[in-house]
Amino acid sequence: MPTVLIPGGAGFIGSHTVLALQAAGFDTVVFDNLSNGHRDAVTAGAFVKGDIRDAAALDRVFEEHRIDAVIHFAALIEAGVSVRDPLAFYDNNVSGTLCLLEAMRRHAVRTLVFSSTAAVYGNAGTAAITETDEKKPINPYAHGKRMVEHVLDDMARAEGLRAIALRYFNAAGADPEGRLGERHDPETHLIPLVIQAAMGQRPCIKIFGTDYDTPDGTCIRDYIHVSDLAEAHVLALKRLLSQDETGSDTSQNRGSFDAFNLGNGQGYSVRQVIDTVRSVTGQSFRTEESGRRPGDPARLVANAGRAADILGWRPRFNALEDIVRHAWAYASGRDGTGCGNGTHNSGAMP
Ligand SMILES: NC(=O)c1ccc[n+]([C@@H]2O[C@H](COP(=O)([O-])OP(=O)(O)OC[C@H]3O[C@@H](n4cnc5c(N)ncnc54)[C@H](O)[C@@H]3O)[C@@H](O)[C@H]2O)c1
Ligand SMILES: O=c1ccn([C@@H]2O[C@H](COP(=O)(O)OP(=O)(O)O[C@H]3O[C@H](CO)[C@@H](O)[C@H](O)[C@H]3O)[C@@H](O)[C@H]2O)c(=O)[nH]1
Repeated sequence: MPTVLIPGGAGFIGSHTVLALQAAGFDTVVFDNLSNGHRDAVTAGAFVKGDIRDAAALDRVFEEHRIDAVIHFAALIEAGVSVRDPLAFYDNNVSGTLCLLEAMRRHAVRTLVFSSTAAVYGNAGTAAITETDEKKPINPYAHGKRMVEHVLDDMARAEGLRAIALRYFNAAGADPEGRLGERHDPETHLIPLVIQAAMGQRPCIKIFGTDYDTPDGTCIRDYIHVSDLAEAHVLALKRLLSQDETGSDTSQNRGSFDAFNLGNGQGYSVRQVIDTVRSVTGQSFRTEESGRRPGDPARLVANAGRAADILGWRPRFNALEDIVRHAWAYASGRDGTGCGNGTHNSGAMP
């Protein structure tokens, strides 16, 4: 089976994707500087500690492993932080990706799946977002992701790169079998933070902005289960590899660039997420209304019809309750309190 290099594979989405790739029979090599990931989250395949901005380290990986394709997750991820420190984000996420692309070129690897984001659309309207909608990023993190999409598109035309950008909406949840979950430190994502409040690990949950132009005044997001995202990567990779084999769409030397939204098509406000965590966990905790967080669009909800039609992607865990239940089971299991067990028995979830 093909061998896949996975920069950022020790992180949240990358580590779940390693599980999905292994289950689909791929060999995997995770390459991660562990700035925000965990060595023990890489549960299978090879692991190499390294930074995508280090060309020599990348060369060693490409020389030591026969890499057929790359799935690239490595990035700084907090949009709010990118507003305060844009250079760090452009350096890590844009320069780092250019360094990776140069290494791929040196080693004649031309198949890439790239982690993009719903944030490239900026302040979208109220309709579900399609891939052709206008891209107007409103923070440096999203600008950087969009820049990389342009680079991939240009390289596809110029030199035969075959790339797919997956624009995830809000990744959440945890492996249904409890093997992996979300472990950012510091944690900034809403669902794990609300769960920490439910576990009594933080005094309250802050609601960032109650004056948005949304029905309850708080931001709306489309939360997508991390295992469903992982599956989409396997499908995207298979599509690119089958194009490679057949030379379909184009002549052998020409490349392709495509982008797919990955979300459930269902928007939940910050207050609705908090209510869901309360009902799933049965725990009570305080909320505190606070000012807007810089760089936050009001509403991001996906139309993921293209991923369904072209990749054959069918999310399995599209109920917010399931996403929260898996995240709760994982977090309470790690905490050792087992306080998630009242609502969830360990083992596979529906
Ligand atoms: N979590 C989300 O909701 C979300 C939504 C849209 C897009 N994304 C994108 O998906 C990808 C993965 O996100 P995640 O939530 O798993 O984040 P994460 O922080 O858990 O994982 C990112 C991984 O990349 C590694 N990394 C960062 N910079 C690196 C570098 N220079 N060299 C090598 N490794 C490096 C980190 O150590 C970490 O393990 C990112 O590209 C992110 O921008 C995430
Ligand atoms: O303590 C908190 C944390 C978050 N929020 C709000 O909750 C919503 C979701 O925030 P968060 O979970 O941090 O995710 P996003 O900022 O929407 O960003 C995620 O989703 C984007 C795609 O939609 C990705 O690009 C980013 O990498 C990923 O971090 C936002 O309105 C936040 O303002 C709060 O009100 N209180």
